[in-house]
Amino acid sequence: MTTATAILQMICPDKPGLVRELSGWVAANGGNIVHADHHSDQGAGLFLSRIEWQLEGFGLPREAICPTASALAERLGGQYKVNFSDVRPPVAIFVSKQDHCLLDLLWRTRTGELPMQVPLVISNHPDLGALAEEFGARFAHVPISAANREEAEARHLELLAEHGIELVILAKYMQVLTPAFLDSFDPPDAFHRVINIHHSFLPAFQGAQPYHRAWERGVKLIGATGHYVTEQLDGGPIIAQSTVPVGHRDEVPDLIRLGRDCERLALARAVRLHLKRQVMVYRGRTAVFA
Ligand SMILES: Nc1nc2c(c(=O)[nH]1)N[C@@H](CN(C=O)c1ccc(C(=O)N[C@@H](CCC(=O)O)C(=O)O)cc1)CN2
Repeated sequence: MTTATAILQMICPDKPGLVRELSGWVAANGGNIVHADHHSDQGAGLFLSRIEWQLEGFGLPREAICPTASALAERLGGQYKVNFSDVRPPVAIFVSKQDHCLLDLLWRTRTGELPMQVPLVISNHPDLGALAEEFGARFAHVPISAANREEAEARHLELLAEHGIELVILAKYMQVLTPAFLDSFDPPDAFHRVINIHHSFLPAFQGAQPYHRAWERGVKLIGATGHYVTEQLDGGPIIAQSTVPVGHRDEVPDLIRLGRDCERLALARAVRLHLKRQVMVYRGRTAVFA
């Protein structure tokens, strides 16, 4: 039976002795480190660190860990996040009409494979309400168009605040989130809070109808990309990708069918890596400490 752990993610200017400094901070408080991953980006002069230690026997109570880590981050001039392995954060799933990613995420949550809770599903169509409620989630139908985008996103933010949502997953949500929404829910820093599944092996086939264009191009591999969401459409830091071979006998419907499998896998993998605190963003890209 694994015991609960704490996870410290730190990103700061690189300098000698940071590994000793960070692991020393855990050891000084009696912590038994179970995982330690680091990466130095020479070009950016940045140091990224993920340290995980057992809470059992640790000298600081949970509520003291964040303030103490904050002081350490300040001293290093860095950004940090502290999370606990036994906490399942509340997550909202946004969806339009396609159900394959929503159903997959709700099922993986029910089986415990994804350590999260899904109290809220938001959609710009009513179609998937019954499915969401079957899994115990509140379903909010918020129609959206160019005419009411600001009002609709204000309603989104109200619902997210009401449920204390810590992560938004766009599981085939076919509306572009505005900079205002992202600035409000996911202000730009090293720790992102919105994940999207894109229906192609980025950077190939950005935009609409990727499978038709892939068929026309005659590609031999198609795929899907789980990425953090930024203002730049399809341009956010990539977390996970999945591909599948295709052949000349595969028509567009076959590519769409095979693509759905890739979308489910890439999104579930991206969400799991995020929830395990194994992803850090720097320079528009990710370090994945899997
Ligand atoms: N700020 C961002 N918002 C969203 C992103 C993103 O990368 N940044 N990804 C999309 C998902 N997506 C591709 O993966 C995507 C969805 C929708 C569109 C689009 O052009 N939508 C049209 C409306 C289409 C419709 O009504 O069916 C639009 O918004 O005007 C492009 C890409 C999710 N949001």
